[in-house]
Amino acid sequence: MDKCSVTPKIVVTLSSTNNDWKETIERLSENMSYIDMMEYRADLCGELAVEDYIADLKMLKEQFTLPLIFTYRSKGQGGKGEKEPHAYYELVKEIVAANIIDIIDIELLLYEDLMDELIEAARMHHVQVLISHHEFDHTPSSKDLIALYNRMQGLGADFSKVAVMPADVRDVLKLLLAVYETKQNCDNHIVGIAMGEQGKLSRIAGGSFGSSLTYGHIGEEAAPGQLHVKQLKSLLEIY
Ligand SMILES: O=C1C[C@@](O)(C(=O)O)C[C@@H](O)[C@@H]1O
Repeated sequence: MDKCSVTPKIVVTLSSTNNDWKETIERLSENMSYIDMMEYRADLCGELAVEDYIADLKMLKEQFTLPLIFTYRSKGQGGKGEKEPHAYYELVKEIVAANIIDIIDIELLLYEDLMDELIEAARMHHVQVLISHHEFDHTPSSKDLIALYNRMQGLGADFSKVAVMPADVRDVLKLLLAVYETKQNCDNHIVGIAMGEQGKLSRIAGGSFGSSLTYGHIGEEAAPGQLHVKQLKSLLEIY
């Protein structure tokens, strides 16, 4: 086994419509043995008050003791979040201070001074930092992807995540190579996701290249190409 090879943790992406969690909770309970972590996608739950997001997080954490990631994905990054950078910053800061989550997803595109403050707040509250970036228009070269990962590392990310929308399998290879090369020189978590049909390979085999997390669903895909966690688990066993 290559020294970079890891067994990726399976993260389930969660959200509710109209604050109705009943079905999601049932599905979560049924699929617990395939899941290592939960991701709460705040932007997919609607523009709620901070207290309402916190109530959801508490409910999830009380019922399922798995590590919990908070993500508010902005529109430009493939989510539904409408918040401007300062409102995004305020929300994330309050969520971190609530001492309920384990990992905070922060978008790389955030202004650098706000990013620094958020990372400091996360450290203060013992929350791990996951810096993320989504590229939908094109897949950068492996060299540029490595530079992106290095930038995230330089900012102090515990997890550095890049997701791309590949046009062909060559783009998937570019991403996997970038994950592999970055992982050669760092001990922190690197995550590489190629979305869409062509990218499914990265969700299953990414661990062999050093990718630490793979995201799946328990009902409907939250991003193009996501697999059901049960299927993910059985495919990951091959590796
Ligand atoms: O960044 C990611 C990865 C993702 O976009 C995916 O492709 O599975 C799903 C998102 O919920 C998560 O925040």
